[in-house]
Amino acid sequence: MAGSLPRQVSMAVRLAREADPRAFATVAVSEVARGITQAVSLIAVNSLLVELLAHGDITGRLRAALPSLALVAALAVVGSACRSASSAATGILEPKAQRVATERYLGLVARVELEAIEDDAFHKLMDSAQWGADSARRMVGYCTAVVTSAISLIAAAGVLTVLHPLLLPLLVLMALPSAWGSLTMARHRYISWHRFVQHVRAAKLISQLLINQQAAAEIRVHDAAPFLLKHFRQMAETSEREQTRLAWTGARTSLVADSTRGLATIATYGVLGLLLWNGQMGLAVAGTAVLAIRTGASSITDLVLRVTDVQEEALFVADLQKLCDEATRRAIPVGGLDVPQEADVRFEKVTFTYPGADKPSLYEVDLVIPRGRTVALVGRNGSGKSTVVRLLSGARLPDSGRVLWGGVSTAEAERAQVFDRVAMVAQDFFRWPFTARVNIGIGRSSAAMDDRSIEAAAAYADADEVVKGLPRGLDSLLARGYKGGQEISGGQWQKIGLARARRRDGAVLIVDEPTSALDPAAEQRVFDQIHQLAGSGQTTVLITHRLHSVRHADLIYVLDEGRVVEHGTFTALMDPATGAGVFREMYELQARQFLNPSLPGQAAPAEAVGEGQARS
Ligand SMILES: Nc1ncnc2c1ncn2[C@@H]1O[C@H](COP(=O)(O)OP(=O)(O)OP(=O)(O)O)[C@@H](O)[C@H]1O
Repeated sequence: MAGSLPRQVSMAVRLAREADPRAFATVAVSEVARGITQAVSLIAVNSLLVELLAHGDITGRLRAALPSLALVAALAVVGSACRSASSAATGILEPKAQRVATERYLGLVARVELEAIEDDAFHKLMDSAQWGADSARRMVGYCTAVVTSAISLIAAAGVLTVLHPLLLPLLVLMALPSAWGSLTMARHRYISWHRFVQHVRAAKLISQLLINQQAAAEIRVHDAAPFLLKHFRQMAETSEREQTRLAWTGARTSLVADSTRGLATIATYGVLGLLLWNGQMGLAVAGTAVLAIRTGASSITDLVLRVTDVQEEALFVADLQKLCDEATRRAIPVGGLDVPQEADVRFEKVTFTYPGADKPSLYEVDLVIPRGRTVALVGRNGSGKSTVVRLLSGARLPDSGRVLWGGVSTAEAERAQVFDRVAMVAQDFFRWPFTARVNIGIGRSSAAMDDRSIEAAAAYADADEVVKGLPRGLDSLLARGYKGGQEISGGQWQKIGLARARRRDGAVLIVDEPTSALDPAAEQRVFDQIHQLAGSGQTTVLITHRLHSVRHADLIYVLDEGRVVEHGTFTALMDPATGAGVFREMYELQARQFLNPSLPGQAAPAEAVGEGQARS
């Protein structure tokens, strides 16, 4: 732990220098200057005492002491000017260092592979690292304090060594118990924090659920609050127990440290008294020694406390460093082969298993998405449709087999280029708590979010009607719970999601269940638009359970348990002579539900009306 301290300190120093080189230089120069003034001050006090305690008349002694007195006063002024400059610069430096640290880890985390984001260990690291950015901020202040105390201690130690060689080891003896106590507690606090961080995280999650807007209605109607509160208490109590244990350890440690330090202090002053008594030390020297011991002891206490603080913060900065290293290791690689702008996309024997899953979600899948065509993916829940598009878009890489964009495998391609070619409305597309403009514009955030382009995308997806109904149009905030925030319905969100995909304007448009929340008229319009786009040469991958709407697709792939069980045109799949029957059966089942909407045991509407009329 102590071995890595210099590395963490140098990380904090680098952060501070990067955040504001001028403020950093001001802190460094003023702290060194302050230390030097303290050392010179002690020497000046010594000569002041020698002059004052010398033989002769008081006026003569005072006159002789005047230059030393003036020097002590001047040094005090310089010292406090240095302290002011240093604290102002530290105040400027600290928040900037925190910002730089936060930006660094957020930037790295935003580029890691998806599987890292789903990994528990990586999540725990992210939790700790958030504290690390705060710690980096505090470490700047503590490092400054360490430099101050160290310089002041060196000054006091130097003076003590000159006065009598025995005084320095005694000073060190006084410092050892507090140093031991503080370092021990820092280690305990860190270990303890790591023990209960998961429980703190879980308690925080539950408390957020209890006040969550989306969950509010269900919490009340289903009376879920007592259940959630019970779990909150369990999590919170675990961390309480750990903190109680820590408090007892702290009490024991400080009792041992304080008693040992008390004994060492008695010994130090005893030795000083002995030296005076034996005549081995003059009164002026003893006076300076007392001053130097007091300065030295308080510098040691400060130093130990600050080193402990640095050490404690360094542990969290180490977590931040670990996260940055891990995020760099798990980052989506930059560089690779160029991906053609427009191309067929081909899956060759693609097998893929999610991390931690016991069986693959895709088994040796072969499929082709021809350029400019519409391909529909259909199949039961969990058959692997969304997984296909995650691999197609480069969000995931196959375990074996290849996903080829015009002959370039996604594993070897420049992934940023693969992402650039894709516009996607995923099933669970994100509802950004921003304005309607940003919710559409974020599809291609590098381009200007001007009215004309955003309105065009909105009109394409029928979202213009949604926007018109909002009090501030495109600039309405779509986040209830904030001032002026609006809530829109699931179907209206879906239109915003489609507008976002339109705005992205990728070579391949992926629409995963685009109409699940739409009313029949809106649904029809979306499918008409997808159909029109296909006519205009847009490559489209459509995932839907509404089998009637895939009639116009150029190619339909039917998935079951991660395998392609059938593919072909609608006509071929529906023809008993050419289709395997899987699609036809699903289609006919759905069609029957529409043609014959009566429930088992219930008469068909026509019969019921007929019977009613017959009776009357
Ligand atoms: N992130 C994940 N981690 C682990 N397993 C996953 C993950 N996402 C999906 N799966 C599993 O992979 C399989 C295929 O899921 P996928 O989402 O691709 O199915 P789908 O055909 O799109 O289903 P649906 O029609 O319900 O949307 C399922 O067994 C699912 O549980």
